[in-house]
Amino acid sequence: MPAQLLDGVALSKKIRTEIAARGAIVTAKGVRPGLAVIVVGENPASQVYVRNKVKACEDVGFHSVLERYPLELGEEALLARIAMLNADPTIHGILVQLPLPEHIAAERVLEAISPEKDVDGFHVANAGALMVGQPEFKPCTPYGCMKILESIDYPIRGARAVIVGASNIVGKPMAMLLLQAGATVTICNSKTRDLAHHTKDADILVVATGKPKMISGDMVKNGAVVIDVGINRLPDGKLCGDVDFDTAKYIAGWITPVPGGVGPMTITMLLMNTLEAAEKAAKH
Ligand SMILES: Nc1nc(=O)c2c([nH]1)NC[C@@H]1CN(c3ccc(C(=O)N[C@@H](CCC(=O)O)C(=O)O)cc3)C=[N+]21
Repeated sequence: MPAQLLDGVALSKKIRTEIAARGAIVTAKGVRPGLAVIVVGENPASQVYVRNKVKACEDVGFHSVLERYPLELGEEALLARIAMLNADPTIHGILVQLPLPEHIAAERVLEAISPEKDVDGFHVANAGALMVGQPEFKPCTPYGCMKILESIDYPIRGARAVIVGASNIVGKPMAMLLLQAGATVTICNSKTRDLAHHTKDADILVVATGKPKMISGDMVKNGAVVIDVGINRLPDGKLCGDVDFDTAKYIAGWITPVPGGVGPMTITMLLMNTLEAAEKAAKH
């Protein structure tokens, strides 16, 4: 029997309805949630994603500003712009789209965002807070993956979770969230020996490597939850994940599709973090 599909679009729709309702309440108190999205350069994928983020804001009634800068923008100019947004009371969340051009030090930029407005959860202060179990903002993609697990009431406590990919923005925070939920967590990376040995042991398998279809069905445990964070564009223009969906779907118990799985949930949790930033601002 093929796996049950974990529909990120349907789940997003449900959560975004709640976000819109809470957004209306805080707006009525005089604080309309506001997100600023900055993108530097012309990376076509980035342009699509940032437009999706702005559109998502409009759909839930949030204020948003999209700032597009040429590739040549200097680091100092970007830092100055962030300082302005940090001080802007109409903006509760600031997102600087990654990757940034090579002449800009991404770490410096991420650390310049006020941690209270760091709705990506990428600031070291937020990464550290997550590690000690007091997250201000959970990074949107891992947060969305946790919501997916919650949606099927999956018993995370005691489960074996394996994450393939150890990035600061997905793999590592995902490990922290699963660990806090009581899973036994293994993080694999590009040097891991006998990767399949690990992945086949996983009740929960999260894949975030950026390598198209690298996890095939024979690397998946029977009945596992497979969460595919990858979004790769193939030469024919189609999108695919880091999991080979067509073979994994016959082995997994649940699986996220690409597109329509984790991607929409990432944007939904960005809206959630922006909402919560505004709710906190309204209390001050
Ligand atoms: N500071 C920062 N924060 C990010 O959150 C961030 C970033 N930089 N840089 C790039 C990645 C990528 N990312 C995606 C979010 C949603 C979809 C998404 O909604 N994807 C749709 C398909 C979209 C399409 O058709 O291309 C889906 O999976 O169904 C994709 C990619 C956020 N990122």
